[in-house]
Amino acid sequence: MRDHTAAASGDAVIRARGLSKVFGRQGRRALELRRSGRSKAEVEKQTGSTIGVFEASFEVCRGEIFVIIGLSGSGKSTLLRLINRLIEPTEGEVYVEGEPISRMPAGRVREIRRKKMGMVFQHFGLLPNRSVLENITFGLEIQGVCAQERLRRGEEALEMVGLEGQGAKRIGELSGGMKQRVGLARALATGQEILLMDEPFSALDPLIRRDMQNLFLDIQGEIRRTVVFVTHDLDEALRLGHRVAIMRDGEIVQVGNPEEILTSPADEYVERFIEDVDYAKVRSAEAVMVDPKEVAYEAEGPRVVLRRMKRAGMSSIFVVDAERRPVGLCEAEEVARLLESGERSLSGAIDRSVPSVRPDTPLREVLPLFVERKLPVAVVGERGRLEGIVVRGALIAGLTTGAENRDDEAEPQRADGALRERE
Ligand SMILES: Nc1ncnc2c1ncn2[C@@H]1O[C@H](COP(=O)(O)OP(=O)(O)OP(=O)(O)O)[C@@H](O)[C@H]1O
Repeated sequence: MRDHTAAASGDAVIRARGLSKVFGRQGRRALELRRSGRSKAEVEKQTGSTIGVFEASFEVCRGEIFVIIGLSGSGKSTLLRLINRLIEPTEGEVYVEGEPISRMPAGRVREIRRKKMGMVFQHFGLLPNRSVLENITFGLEIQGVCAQERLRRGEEALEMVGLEGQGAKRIGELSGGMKQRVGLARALATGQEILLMDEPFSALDPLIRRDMQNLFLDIQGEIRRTVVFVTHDLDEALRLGHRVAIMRDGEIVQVGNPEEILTSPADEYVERFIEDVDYAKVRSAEAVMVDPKEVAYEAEGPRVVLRRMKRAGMSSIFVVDAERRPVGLCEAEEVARLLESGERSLSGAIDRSVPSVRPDTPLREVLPLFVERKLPVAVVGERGRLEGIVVRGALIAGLTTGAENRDDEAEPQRADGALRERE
């Protein structure tokens, strides 16, 4: 059995162990045959039963966006529905915050769905005759939250999705993109810790879809829900996912963060899957690099550097020499430690192993530099001077839909100013 729990770190909110689902009468036999090496298609032929999910083991950590991706019929939706037991497993367990949901009485499962685990579908299931606000607070009504509190939380959620003041509108008056915002607001207002999202943005046209992804990342950056997100779109998976699980014929074949999947695909299937990531769209480091907000000079002392970092809200800073050639990187914590110990020089806090690339270095070669470390990479130009930095979020965006991304930046109104990339 493949176990994909090893890569997860932190507090596991959802834990799946050996989770299988067979549709049809011969569940156990189908699983036995599959275990003995028959393919999903062979098992189906022999038993008339379909393996939806086969022996999935994984963990989802608190605050993580865990994306499930795979071709049509690979088992994504089934896996998602096994998590909140909309589908009963044939075998295996799902634990939600340590509780085995697969063994709970139905009443407790319903309570968990209401209070802890929301689900967001492609068609958000809005009620057309109710107002925007009524739709948003519908979940709270079911939870038995009082009217005043519903209003407060509803207004708060409206503001989060950029629809403040529009609560009284009817759903029928809204455009497709706005409806999706309302759907998102509803999921947020209920305050459930876990969100299960099944292709929520798939029906949107590409530009609105991108806006929604940005908005979602922005909101998630603030509220840090635990999200399991199903998509069949690789760009979306790489952009949104802290980790991505790739499914084939009901099995999870790889779980990893986007750079791991792009640089070390587990097998030929994953390799084929990621072939479409268009490395040619944005070719080089130059295209995705940004100006470092601030730099520190090697000769400066910890006090001055720390103050600068705090002012700019930076957790690490590039250190350069008098000619502006990169020397390394300092973490705020390290600088603070030096300051406390009375050190006058920054030297002891500088990590000198930070890689640098040229502006024309292909992104394909920049990507592996992020696999071991998540720190930004220096881009050096003429005479070795620091010209810019590449941060991980911009790199992934550049690899996927980079060209489009840059257009967006030229027209911020189209993205509603919600263009921050996840780092
Ligand atoms: N209710 C059902 N009865 C019988 N077979 C089913 C049922 N639901 C799903 N399956 C089968 O289980 C497998 C996994 O289906 P699932 O819908 O989970 O895949 P998916 O990856 O979500 O596909 P899509 O992207 O098309 O939604 C498929 O072979 C599908 O035909």
